[in-house]
Amino acid sequence: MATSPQNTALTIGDVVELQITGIAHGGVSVARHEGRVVFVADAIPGETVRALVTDAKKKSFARATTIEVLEASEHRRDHIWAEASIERAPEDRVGGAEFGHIALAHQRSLKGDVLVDAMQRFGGIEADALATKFSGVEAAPGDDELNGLGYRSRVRLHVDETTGQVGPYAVRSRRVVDVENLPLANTQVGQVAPLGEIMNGVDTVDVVAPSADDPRMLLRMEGEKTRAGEKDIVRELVGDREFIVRAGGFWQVHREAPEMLFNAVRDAISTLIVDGSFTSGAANLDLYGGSGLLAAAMGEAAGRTLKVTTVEFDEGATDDAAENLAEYVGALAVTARVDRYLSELLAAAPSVRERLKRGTIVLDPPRSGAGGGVIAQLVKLAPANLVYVACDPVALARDTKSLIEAGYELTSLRAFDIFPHTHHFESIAVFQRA
Ligand SMILES: C[S@@+](CC[C@H](N)C(=O)[O-])C[C@H]1O[C@@H](n2cnc3c(N)ncnc32)[C@H](O)[C@@H]1O
Repeated sequence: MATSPQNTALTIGDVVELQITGIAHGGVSVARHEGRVVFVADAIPGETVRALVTDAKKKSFARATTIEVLEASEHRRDHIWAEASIERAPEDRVGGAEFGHIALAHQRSLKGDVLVDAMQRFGGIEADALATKFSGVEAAPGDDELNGLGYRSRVRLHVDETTGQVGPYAVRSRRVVDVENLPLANTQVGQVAPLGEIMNGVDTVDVVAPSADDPRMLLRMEGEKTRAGEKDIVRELVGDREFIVRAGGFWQVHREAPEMLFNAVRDAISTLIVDGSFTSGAANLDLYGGSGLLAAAMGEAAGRTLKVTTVEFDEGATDDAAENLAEYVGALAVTARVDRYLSELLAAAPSVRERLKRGTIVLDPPRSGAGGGVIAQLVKLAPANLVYVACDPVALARDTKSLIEAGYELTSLRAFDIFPHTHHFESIAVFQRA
């Protein structure tokens, strides 16, 4: 098959000079080479760089990695992690800190640009409407003082199959790299992490430092199917509230993140209460509820009479949610897949459907978002309000479009920088039935 001239213009291994014009989703910047989009790692919008082409298979775009900065952005800083810096060969750079060469405040500004762009392009929201609802990505308390370092209470390390050496993966690869330290990890994690040790037969090493319990190392052996630490119950403090969670289960990694998200959901519910659009005794739901953090935030705003059901497919997390929500007599924790649970609700008696229509649904899906199927079910259930907590801005934006087309209005949008030095951040969008 003949290849177009564009297709032949770049080949893996080429080194090209690129002007970086913007930021894209996924922690890469955008440039153009003879009309073709190039996603460039380790660059900053406004820079001119020399970059090594690492992927040129697709007609519409190529990928490249910065190897030299010709004109640096004023926001460029020495990388917070020497093993991730452009001083190293691209294949030897460690992953997990892809914004570590950018000034912290500018990282937040770029994350805000990504959210606004996604909400406009995939969510169909006009720039003017967005400007009135969204005022930028908010920093976690203490991060500016600490330059966004030392925040992680959980870190996953990997073990090289042949050498047994422990470390993080290289960027976009499954190759273990040797590192001297983990600058994003908190002190306890740093003390326990077995960096550079040889651990033959082990597959992954999770280092977990709960806020109200001893740090620990969870080993998953090669070929083992069960998750390490799924029965190990640890205590976490959120403000003055104690939660129990599985050491190997889901919990936000930034020391401030559980409290920030708890407060943001509590405040969103308080606003709905002031508006008169939240009903405490309706069929309220906390979907993808984990150990019940966000249902408890609903309870903090609505009080002891709150009725809420958390839905989560991890049985251990559901057990913990039941315990964490014990003060709410109207709280129920259900182990189920969200789509299956919603199918049952759609088949429920009219009185139950009516209570759901008056209800508020908090949802906090994994990175892929709720997705078309679950959103279609939610639209059929037609709750009064949805509080959508999202770790992927594009997935949020796609689901936003479906909700708006179904008659919901986006009434508030906030975002939180709970993953400094990476491209990740968390958003909370509130939708109300028009
Ligand atoms: C992003 S976490 C949120 C947990 C909780 N809201 C919190 O803040 O701690 C997503 C949760 O959804 C669960 N989950 C993922 N897919 C699911 C599904 N299809 N049905 C039910 N639970 C699911 C995961 O086990 C995880 O606990």
